[in-house]
Amino acid sequence: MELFSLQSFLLLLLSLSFYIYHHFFASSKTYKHTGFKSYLILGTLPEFLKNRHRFLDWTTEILTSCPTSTAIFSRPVKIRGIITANPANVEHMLKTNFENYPKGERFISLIQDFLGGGIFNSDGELWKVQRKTASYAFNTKSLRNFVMENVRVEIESRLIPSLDTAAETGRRLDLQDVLERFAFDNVCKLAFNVDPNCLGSGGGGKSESTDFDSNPNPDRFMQAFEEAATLISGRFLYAFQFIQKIKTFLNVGSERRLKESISTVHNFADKIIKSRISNELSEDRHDLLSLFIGIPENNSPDFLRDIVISIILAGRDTTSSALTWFFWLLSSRPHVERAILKELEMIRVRNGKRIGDVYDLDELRDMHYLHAAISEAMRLYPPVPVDTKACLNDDVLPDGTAVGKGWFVTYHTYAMGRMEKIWGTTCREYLPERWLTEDGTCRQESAFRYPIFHAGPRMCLGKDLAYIQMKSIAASVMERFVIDVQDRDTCPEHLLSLTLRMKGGLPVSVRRRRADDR
Ligand code: HEM
Repeated sequence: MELFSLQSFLLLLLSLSFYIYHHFFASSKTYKHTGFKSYLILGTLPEFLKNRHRFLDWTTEILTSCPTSTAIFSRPVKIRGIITANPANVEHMLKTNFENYPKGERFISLIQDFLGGGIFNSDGELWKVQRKTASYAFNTKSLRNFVMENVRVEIESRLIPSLDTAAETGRRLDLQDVLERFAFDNVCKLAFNVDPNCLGSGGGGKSESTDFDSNPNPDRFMQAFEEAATLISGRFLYAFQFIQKIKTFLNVGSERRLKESISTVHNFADKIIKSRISNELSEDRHDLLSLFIGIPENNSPDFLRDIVISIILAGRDTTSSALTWFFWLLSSRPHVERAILKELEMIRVRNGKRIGDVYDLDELRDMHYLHAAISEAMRLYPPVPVDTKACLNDDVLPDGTAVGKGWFVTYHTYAMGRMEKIWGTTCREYLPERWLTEDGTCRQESAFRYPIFHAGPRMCLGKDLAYIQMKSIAASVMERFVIDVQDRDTCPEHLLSLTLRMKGGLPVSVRRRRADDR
């Protein structure tokens, strides 16, 4: 409580000094440099405080008005950086001069207590060794088949039955929550072959071999994970980092809750890892933990825990975020919905399938329009809307912007999706057709113009698996159900955690699709 008062007091003091300075000394000295309004001493802080609740749209407006789509951002006490939506700069930082733009100490230290040195939160050798093993694992056919099978089981045994029940009872659903539960179950299976059954009815999920029964509430792990991810991302929005440090030191407020949720997550993961290390040898497994345990230099329990948690974080809210925005966009665009249904029908007729039969990998690959519709949804609502690196040594970006040693450099995927320079005058419209070539196949876009999955050596490892999951879910849901979004014409508010979520979820009602709906 006292800390909140301290923070409020400091903010008040700051606002007051800002007001006095601005009113009496600075009105003629307030200057605009490459986008953000900046003030002597306070830098961009006053503007940041005024706009941080609409951070993405505010920064998009600024970047749109900058000649090279790059802006300088400064806050007091040494924080200074660049935000860019310029593809040439993105290529430079993610590929050409990759070594100069690591995650950096500030980023790593802020989330270290949750992720340790896992792949998502490491640089240099520590990252390389994990990347090498994980790249190999993500590219094996057995992992792909394992994911296909898990997705099929989860769709048939949980997703469809829960939508069926909602259709029958007329109960409203939060579609975002349903999709998040699906993704969480799925990524836990992939990461360590544990099934938390967050989507299943009545709870009580069981894994085939781990001691999950000792956890009395199957939702607890997911809730703790959720809370840890949200609170830890809040650390990036402190106006003054020392306030967070004091709260951590005193173990109060959000920092106390964070510590508790991290401890729940870690205990859970540790238990599984320990039991797996002792039982592993005799079993034929395809999950990522098994692959890592098999490599002698990688198998200390803490190291394994960090990897598993990083992968759960990376794969957890990303596909659900993409699909939630996709279903919202579709709700007011019946022509796109019809085009997807037509494509599914063509595939079924060609392959002698019926509605409800599972689509295999080749059939998923043939869904070009659906692929385009999902990619287009992520262009406007990227699951990871901004991504930040640190600059190791002074540098000059391709657009001529000078970057200093120690500055942060953020590429702004959300703004890039709204740039006329990249996508033309229709940049703000939802048009899956922009992805299609003349023969109807979905084209690839340069990862530097469309860095949804990152680019260069650190590119997302789960991209193919993500499309398998998203297309399987979209196809099976759409051909069986009509999703009625409660408020389809109002753009939902963003909730910015590590991923782009909808504030308050996506309330929908569901009904079974009839022949005349197709
Ligand atoms: C629509 C879905 C997804 C999107 C948009 C996405 C996006 C991204 C982005 C932007 C990064 C770079 C983050 C950074 O380093 O700052 C990343 C990294 C990563 N992603 Fe994904 N991701 C998705 C799904 C998945 C899935 C399902 C998995 C697997 C479980 C996964 C695994 C990873 C891993 C392991 C990394 C770390 C790569 C590295 O640092 O070398 N992702 N992803």
